[in-house]
Amino acid sequence: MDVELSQEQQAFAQLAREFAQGELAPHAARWDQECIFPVDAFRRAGELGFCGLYAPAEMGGLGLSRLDASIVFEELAAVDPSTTAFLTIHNMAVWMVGTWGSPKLLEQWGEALAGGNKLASYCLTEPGAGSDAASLKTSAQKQGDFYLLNGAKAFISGAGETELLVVMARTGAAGAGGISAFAVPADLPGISYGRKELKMGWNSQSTRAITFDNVEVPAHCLLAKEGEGFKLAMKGLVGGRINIATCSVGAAQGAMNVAREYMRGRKQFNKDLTQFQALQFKYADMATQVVAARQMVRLAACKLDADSSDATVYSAMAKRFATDAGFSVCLDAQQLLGGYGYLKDYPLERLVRDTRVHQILEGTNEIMRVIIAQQLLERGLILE
Ligand SMILES: CC(C)(COP(=O)(O)OP(=O)(O)OC[C@H]1O[C@@H](n2cnc3c(N)ncnc32)[C@H](O)[C@@H]1OP(=O)(O)O)[C@@H](O)C(=O)NCCC(=O)NCCSC(=O)CCS(=O)O
Repeated sequence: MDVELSQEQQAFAQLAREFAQGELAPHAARWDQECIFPVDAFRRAGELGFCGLYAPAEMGGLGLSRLDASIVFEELAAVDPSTTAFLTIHNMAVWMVGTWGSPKLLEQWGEALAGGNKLASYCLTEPGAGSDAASLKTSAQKQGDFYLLNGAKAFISGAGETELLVVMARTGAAGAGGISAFAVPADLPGISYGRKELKMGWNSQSTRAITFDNVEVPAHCLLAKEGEGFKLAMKGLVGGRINIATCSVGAAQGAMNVAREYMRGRKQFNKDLTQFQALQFKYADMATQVVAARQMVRLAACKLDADSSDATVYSAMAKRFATDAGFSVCLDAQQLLGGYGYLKDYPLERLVRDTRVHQILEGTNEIMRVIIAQQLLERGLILE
């Protein structure tokens, strides 16, 4: 792994920084406050290729590496982790469609998804199947040239606003091997959406439950083959977890930037806050945490780019470490601003609220520990 970014990567970072300053920063607080899902911003992100960053070029994606994608997402998340996190979920779903979709499916959806003109949700979790994802009950029964989809999904980001749903459903026996994945048009008859969940953060993206009642899904919407859906879902999440970890790193860096400006301009006891050693030490620890998290995220991204057999465990480690570090750094930055950090005049309370969920979703950090421990202790994986 190169420690320095290449010129091309620096250019991507600069482009993303400009997009973040121009298109996200001026609106992020209002989108959060008014719970607005910024479809137009996603469309403009799509114009730059940000809706299909690592999607195959054949479907109109940029076909970049996970490391390159992480560099872009980090810049966006520094000002708006909630909107960026949805963008990462869309990218994950688009990559799954692009990698395992049938030619007919790609003809219908490929360019629109990669270009951001249509958005996608990832639908694995169910009311009764969260951490134990392989116990999911939503069923898809083959009937001629379509599958009859029945069941319910929960905690689906973008649901009710997105046009395509990547749905994991049971086509066979109990357990992981009986699950298949489908790309389901979100407006098919029989699909209904629950209320917009009321959340602590991530307010610029809607979260809803989805119910499927005898939905006729055309057979060409199956991704890969029957019975492979759980593995596809997990492969999607290996990258998704790196993305969520990236959003935490970006948010933490954004929080540190705000805190530094504040500390430079704020005097107490006739000194700038930057001159108090207790605060200097806190800031130094925050910076150390962010750099360590960023390096873990980039290492995991490189492992995935290299298709390394230990990518799953590095992704789990990066997600566990970076999302814990990111939340803690945002909290510390909020503390550095004293009472002002608690006000909505500054973005810190939003960054704290938005990064909290990163420790919970796309696999809780407890499940990340399960994955790490299984690989190291049961399967004897040696990390070098
Ligand atoms: C807890 C889990 C990690 C594991 O579950 P299981 O113990 O039930 O499954 P396994 O026996 O480990 O695996 C079954 C099967 O799948 C293969 N597998 C597992 N991981 C991978 C992988 N990374 N890549 C490829 N294949 C994989 C494994 O080899 C087995 O196959 P064989 O039998 O060997 O052939 C899992 O249930 C888990 O991750 N749980 C957490 C679920 C989760 O993250 N949910 C979040 C959903 S998204 C969300 O939060 C909403 C936000 S949003 O995106 O809108």
